[in-house]
Amino acid sequence: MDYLADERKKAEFDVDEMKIVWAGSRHAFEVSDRISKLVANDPGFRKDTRTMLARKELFKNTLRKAAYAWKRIHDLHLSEEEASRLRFYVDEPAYTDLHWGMFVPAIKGQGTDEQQKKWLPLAYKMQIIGCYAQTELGHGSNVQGLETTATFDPQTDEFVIHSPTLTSSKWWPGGLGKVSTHGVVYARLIINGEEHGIHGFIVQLRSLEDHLPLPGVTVGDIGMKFGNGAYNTMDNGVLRFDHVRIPRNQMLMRVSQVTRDGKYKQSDVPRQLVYGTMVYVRQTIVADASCALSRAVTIATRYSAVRRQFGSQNGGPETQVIDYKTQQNRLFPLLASAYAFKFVGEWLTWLYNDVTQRLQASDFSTLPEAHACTAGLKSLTTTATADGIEECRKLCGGHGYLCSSGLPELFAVYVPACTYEGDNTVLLLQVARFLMKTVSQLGSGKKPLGTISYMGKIEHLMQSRCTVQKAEDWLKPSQVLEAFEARAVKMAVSCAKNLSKFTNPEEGFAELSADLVEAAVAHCQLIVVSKFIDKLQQDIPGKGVKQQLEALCGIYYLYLLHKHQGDFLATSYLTPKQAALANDQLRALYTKVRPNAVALVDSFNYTDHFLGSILGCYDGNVYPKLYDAAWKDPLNDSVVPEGYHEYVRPLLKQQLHTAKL
Ligand SMILES: CCCCCCCCCCCCCCCCCCCCCCCCC/C=C/C(=O)SCCNC(=O)CCNC(=O)[C@H](O)C(C)(C)COP(=O)(O)OP(=O)(O)OC[C@H]1O[C@@H](n2cnc3c(N)ncnc32)[C@H](O)[C@@H]1OP(=O)(O)O
Ligand SMILES: Cc1cc2nc3c(=O)[nH]c(=O)nc-3n(C[C@H](O)[C@H](O)[C@H](O)COP(=O)(O)OP(=O)(O)OC[C@H]3O[C@@H](n4cnc5c(N)ncnc54)[C@H](O)[C@@H]3O)c2cc1C
Repeated sequence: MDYLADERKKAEFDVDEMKIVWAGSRHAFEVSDRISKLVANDPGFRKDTRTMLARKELFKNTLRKAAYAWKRIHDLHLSEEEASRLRFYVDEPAYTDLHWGMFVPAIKGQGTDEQQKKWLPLAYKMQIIGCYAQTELGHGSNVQGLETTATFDPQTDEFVIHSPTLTSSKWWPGGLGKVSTHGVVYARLIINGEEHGIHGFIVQLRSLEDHLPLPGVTVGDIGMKFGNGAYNTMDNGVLRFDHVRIPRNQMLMRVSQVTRDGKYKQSDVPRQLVYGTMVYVRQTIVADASCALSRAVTIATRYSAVRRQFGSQNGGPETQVIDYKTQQNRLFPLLASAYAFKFVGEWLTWLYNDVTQRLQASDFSTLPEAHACTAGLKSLTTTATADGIEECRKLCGGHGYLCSSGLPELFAVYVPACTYEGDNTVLLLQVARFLMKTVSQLGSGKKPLGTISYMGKIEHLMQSRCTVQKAEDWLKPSQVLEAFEARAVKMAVSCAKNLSKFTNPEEGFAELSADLVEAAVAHCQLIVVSKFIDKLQQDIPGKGVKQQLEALCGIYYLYLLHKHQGDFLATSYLTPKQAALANDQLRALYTKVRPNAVALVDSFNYTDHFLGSILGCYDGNVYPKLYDAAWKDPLNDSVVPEGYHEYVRPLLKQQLHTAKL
């Protein structure tokens, strides 16, 4: 029985067409749909007991699943696209993520043609397994502060990789702890006593015969992490080198080279390309944020339609909690954000591919913008997604706290995204630097392009005032864009003015960093809003689909406007009356979206297996499932728990004795 059938009947749009918009294309939808069912129907990919397993058992199970996944990929002759969807629906972090997601891209991006020819075929067949070993115990954010050394020995034509201090121990790399045979290791290059900065080196860590660490290598897992199951399926590792020797040709030499006679040569490509793998992964993290958020929102929306509290009239049913305006005000902006992040993710993938093609043609002009966009959007989307998952847990009341809701594990597995691939605050400070540089160059005649082109309208934006007179005026895209542009430009200019009061710019930057982070957030929010609006300019087929997306877009920007009212009012672009009208329009859009809410989350097309949540199950039959699941908990295997006779019974006896006294 479908307990959400009435909700589904209320939908005012074509759900099948929305599924295609969400997937990106009809082809992408068909692949995703087929692979998600393949995974859901395969007992080899079960995950329902994951949060109850002890670490060793959990980890071994992940090794089994990864090997099984690899076998299925081969047996079924899956394409790269299909394999990547399979990884997504298997839904378990594993060493393979770092192998495919960072080790291979690092060699592709930073290796010479010759190096790629040697290493990539081995990596593609998984005859070697790699990790990305950059972060150390003492330094993560400050990459230039890494301490591991790679000293060139001209006698033997080798590099000597060494960990000179405890804090230089590599710490965190995923896959390193127990599985990787190789790593791209980042170290300070030293030639003839002279330092040449951080470079990547391919280093073999374990024997390909018996998996033992090679001489001079000390390696292990760093221990349990936050949450049950969650990221504990990953072997994040610690690694030390004691004068480990590797041939000279294992330094990744696309960006710079060391010759046989020990000369250091820089190519004409910018040195920042050494950071290229991080830019690539930040872009994939943005594309993934909408998936994690949409998953949590699916659970909270379906459950909010099932759950009833208060409001019964004449013995009739109580009110569905989704009908409370407070619930809508917490839930619908998250639903809208999931769609917003999907579209900005698609755009960022386009930007990344564009910059990659330009780099191949030696055009480095868009690299700073690509860095700022990937860094800023990674920060914005992961912060909002992690906060959003936790909000969805609260939206589900007490039941959201049960592991069987799927939300605790989803949160635990997602939240490190705010830290890895660059701490979110550190990344926003990179965006702020880019903004300050842009503002300082405005007078030079250099035209700002791409996502900062709005800075070219600075004179107009500094003086313009909002023209909204009635709530519906807030539905005009041009009006909204101008509001977000004016806010972003004014916040950036205000920071720049304050910075100019400092004689030492670095001191000023440090002192004003909290304001700079806010200006960076305003800029990134403008990007997300503008990409959502751009998406709506496209031809979007399907009955009512575009109208729903327009409503969600409105909710996204009006919610931001309401939440950051202070910014908009402080920059005098808006009057308090206009801000209040924005809020009226926001409430009207909630009413519009309400009958479509369940269908809008159905459009994500998630299987019950993938959701892993009783509260979010498709048929909404929540209570019997929760009740049955409780009895399956190992604690209920026996009526009297283990430990009762040892620890509880004596207490009870003691109480009897005390009572007698
Ligand atoms: C069980 C199931 C298994 C299923 C199995 C299936 C198997 C088969 C599947 C087959 C195929 C499937 C494919 C699947 C793929 C999976 C995908 C998974 C994705 C990956 C998962 C992600 C997991 C994440 C793990 C985490 C990894 C990490 O965290 S790695 C470490 C990251 N570290 C950081 O991010 C550090 C942050 N710090 C920095 O980036 C920098 O130090 C800094 C930017 C903060 C400062 O740098 P620096 O001091 O050097 O710079 P300055 O501030 O001085 O700036 C100098 C100038 O350089 C500019 N700049 C800085 N950075 C960059 C840059 N990156 N690019 C360009 N420019 C840059 C800066 O702006 C300055 O410019 P100006 O001089 O001002 O102009
Ligand atoms: C689950 C997980 C997986 C990971 N996988 C890998 C991996 O595969 N390979 C790898 O190499 N690394 C990996 N990492 C490491 C990760 O990249 C780093 O933890 C991350 O870059 C943050 O660096 P940090 O730990 O040094 O934080 P820190 O920089 O020490 O941050 C601590 C605090 O200081 C603040 N801070 C730091 N610098 C500044 C500044 N300049 N201005 C203002 N505030 C500042 C931060 O905002 C933060 O609040 C992983 C980490 C995690 C959690």
